Amino acid sequence: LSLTGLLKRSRNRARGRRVLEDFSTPWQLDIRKGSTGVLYAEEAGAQKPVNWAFLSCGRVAHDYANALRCVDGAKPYVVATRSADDLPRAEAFRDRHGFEKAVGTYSEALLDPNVDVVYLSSLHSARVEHVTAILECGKHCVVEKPLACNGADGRRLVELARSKNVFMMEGMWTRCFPAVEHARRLINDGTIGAVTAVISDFGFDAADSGVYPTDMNDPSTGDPIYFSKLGGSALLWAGPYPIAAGLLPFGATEPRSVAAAGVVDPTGVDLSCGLTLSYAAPGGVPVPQKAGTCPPRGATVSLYTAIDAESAETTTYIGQKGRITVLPPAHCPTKLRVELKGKGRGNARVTEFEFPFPEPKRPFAPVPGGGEDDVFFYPNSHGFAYEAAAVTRCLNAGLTECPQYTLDETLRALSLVDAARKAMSEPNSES
Ligand SMILES: NC(=O)C1=CN([C@@H]2O[C@H](COP(=O)(O)OP(=O)(O)OC[C@H]3O[C@@H](n4cnc5c(N)ncnc54)[C@H](OP(=O)(O)O)[C@@H]3O)[C@@H](O)[C@H]2O)C=CC1
Ligand SMILES: O=C1OC[C@@H](O)[C@H](O)[C@H]1O
Repeated sequence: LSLTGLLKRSRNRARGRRVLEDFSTPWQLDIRKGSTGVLYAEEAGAQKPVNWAFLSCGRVAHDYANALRCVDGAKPYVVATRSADDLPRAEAFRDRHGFEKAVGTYSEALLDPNVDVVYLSSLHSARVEHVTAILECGKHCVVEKPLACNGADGRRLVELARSKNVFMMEGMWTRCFPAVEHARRLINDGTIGAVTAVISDFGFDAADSGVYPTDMNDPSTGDPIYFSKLGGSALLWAGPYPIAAGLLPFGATEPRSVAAAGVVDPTGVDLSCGLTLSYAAPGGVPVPQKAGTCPPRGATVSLYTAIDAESAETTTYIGQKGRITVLPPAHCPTKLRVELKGKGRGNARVTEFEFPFPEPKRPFAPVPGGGEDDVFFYPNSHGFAYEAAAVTRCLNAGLTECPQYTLDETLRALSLVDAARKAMSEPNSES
């Protein structure tokens, strides 16, 4: 079913719900056209299997390994911990997820010639060290968000990846979800006209899964998320999502202005932050203007992130012809609402789209110590399958970046983190 077909159907319904299961049309399978689609290996043609190395075996690594069970050609090959003392933890992870090997140092995994791609999910503060080691060994990699803790480190890592000509992607899995690809498609084909605003929020309460420190000077007394030395903060943990959502219609284009304000904890990390960007040109596709209407002169982007409270978590793209709302949880969504403006105010035709997760080829493994149905640490981690499928296709196509989230976008996102921090440290400045 073509996109036009889908839209026709949706337009025929004043308010309805469509379940999109068929993602086998060619444009959706060609990663070079900016879409991953889901996991129909048959239609994608023969894909060379990919041997994955996992550096670290913490919470998100467990979720990612589970999601690989949905991806054709994804082979869990080797899992490594930072320290040989922790080898038993890697061995337990190997057994739980069916990896071929477990090793007690990252370098052992990186020197293994059978490794095709590395999934790095160690702590933020070790990014430069770990990503540099991966790239120096000439390995392709998916680096969990954020790629780095600041723009300068990010630029150095991107330059190194480009000089080594290897694939590198910041793990902005959101961009690979079919709901988000569908939103992008609708923006790019002009369905909602010129995009004049984006509103996106993602806040969670870090105390739900970690402990607030009893001694602010001693990181061993609390969760790393609360310590800047360990790469904690709202901007680095939750912030990458609303920022990436805001960038979607504009790519890596430099905003005309960036303003930010937030709340900083005595430990030094920001607990919440609001960012407002303006762009000199609108996103998406401008539509012919009727006489007497305001031309699209630019766009305003409002973003909120937090680790001290949970927010609703939606992303809305506002265009001159309508709106697209990525429904909660917007960083790993399965639902999308499209509202096409009618005559006058408040007369939108509303359609909701739903994108069910693919089935795993073998049952998911429970989280350590969890019951049979307790299979993920984080919400909707099933959706890592979309990112892993995108990576498989990129590697098969010989790409060194994922079109869904380019390294230039990653760097733009990090430059916004830098700008927000600067603004928060100078609360009366206008920048
Ligand atoms: N895309 C997504 O949805 C998600 C992404 N993330 C990202 O994944 C990464 C890891 O998150 P998560 O798995 O929750 O984190 P964990 O707390 O589970 O830790 C991950 C790994 O980091 C290392 N580590 C943990 N504590 C310390 C410490 N105090 N000092 C040094 N190293 C330490 C360990 O590596 P080892 O095993 O080698 O000992 C550990 O396994 C982060 O970058 C986070 O932003 C997190 C959640 C979801
Ligand atoms: O990336 C993430 O980091 C923090 C988690 O709570 C969140 O669910 C996740 O996707």
